[in-house]
Amino acid sequence: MASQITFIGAGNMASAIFGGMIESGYPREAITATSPSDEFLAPLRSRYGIHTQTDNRTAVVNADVVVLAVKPQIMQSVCAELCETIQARKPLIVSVAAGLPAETLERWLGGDLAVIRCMPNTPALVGAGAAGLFANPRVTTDQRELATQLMQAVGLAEWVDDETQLEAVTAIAGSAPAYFFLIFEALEAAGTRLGLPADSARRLALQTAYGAACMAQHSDQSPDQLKRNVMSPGGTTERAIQVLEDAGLRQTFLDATDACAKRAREMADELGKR
Ligand SMILES: NC(=O)C1=CN([C@@H]2O[C@H](COP(=O)(O)OP(=O)(O)OC[C@H]3O[C@@H](n4cnc5c(N)ncnc54)[C@H](O)[C@@H]3O)[C@@H](O)[C@H]2O)C=CC1
Ligand SMILES: O=C(O)[C@@H]1CCC=N1
Repeated sequence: MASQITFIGAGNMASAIFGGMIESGYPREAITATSPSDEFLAPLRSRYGIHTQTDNRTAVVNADVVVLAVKPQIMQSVCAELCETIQARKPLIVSVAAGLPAETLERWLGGDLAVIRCMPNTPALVGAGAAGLFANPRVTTDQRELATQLMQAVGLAEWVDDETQLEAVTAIAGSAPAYFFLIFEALEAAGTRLGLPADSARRLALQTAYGAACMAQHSDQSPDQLKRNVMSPGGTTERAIQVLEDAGLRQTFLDATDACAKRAREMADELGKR
């Protein structure tokens, strides 16, 4: 029988994961999601056919896995609310919250719990997620396997041995879809500025991004070689790449990902000391 999974918080990240799980065949009747407002939950019930609950405690009573998917800033009060019920059953805890250390979550929930910290991303919704996972020492091999299966149902799952490596995962996977969406916006605007209708520019830019990602994934050649294959000497691409290099695009990505990882550490410091 499928494990009963309860998502505490049913926002962007939770719905991307359970939406992707259902899409890949996970039984919807084994999934429960919570939110304080039933107005918010009603469309999720009709769209996904999952169970919903406005009461977090009731929602975890029979759960084998509890996925904590609320904002990091309210996690402590949510844990305080759940602590007693969680301690009565001791389900596997999976947190997707940015920054929050496993040890802090375990402490907020009363201790002696198997906790997996997961840093997923929203393309999970279309089965193309990329997630990093870290297990505390209480997580059993079976629980690790279960978490791997759940996350692989919605994309790539990579385990890390050192919890601080999740900061890097946040920088290049958790937050990174937004970087690409920014690039799509910029390419659409560029196409429009150069004379294409906006809808056509968007289709061309998105298909090109999709094609480049598919090609890089299936090719034996490095991204650098694939890039060179597009750059005819003295041609158009060479000019464009030169402008991007001269503008310091590589360094900008290093700075942006440093800022992202730094913010994850700050959040751990701010929230973990409570
Ligand atoms: N959005 C993203 O791309 C990613 C988000 N995350 C993490 O996922 C977590 C959730 O983020 P999002 O889904 O983006 O936020 P969101 O705001 O879309 O979802 C949070 C949900 O929590 C619900 N909520 C608020 N108070 C609650 C309570 N007391 N009990 C139960 N539910 C409550 C809200 O109704 C909302 O639906 C955060 O901790 C974030 O760090 C991690 C990776 C990627
Ligand atoms: O921006 C955030 O804090 C969350 C975590 C990773 C993606 N979104």
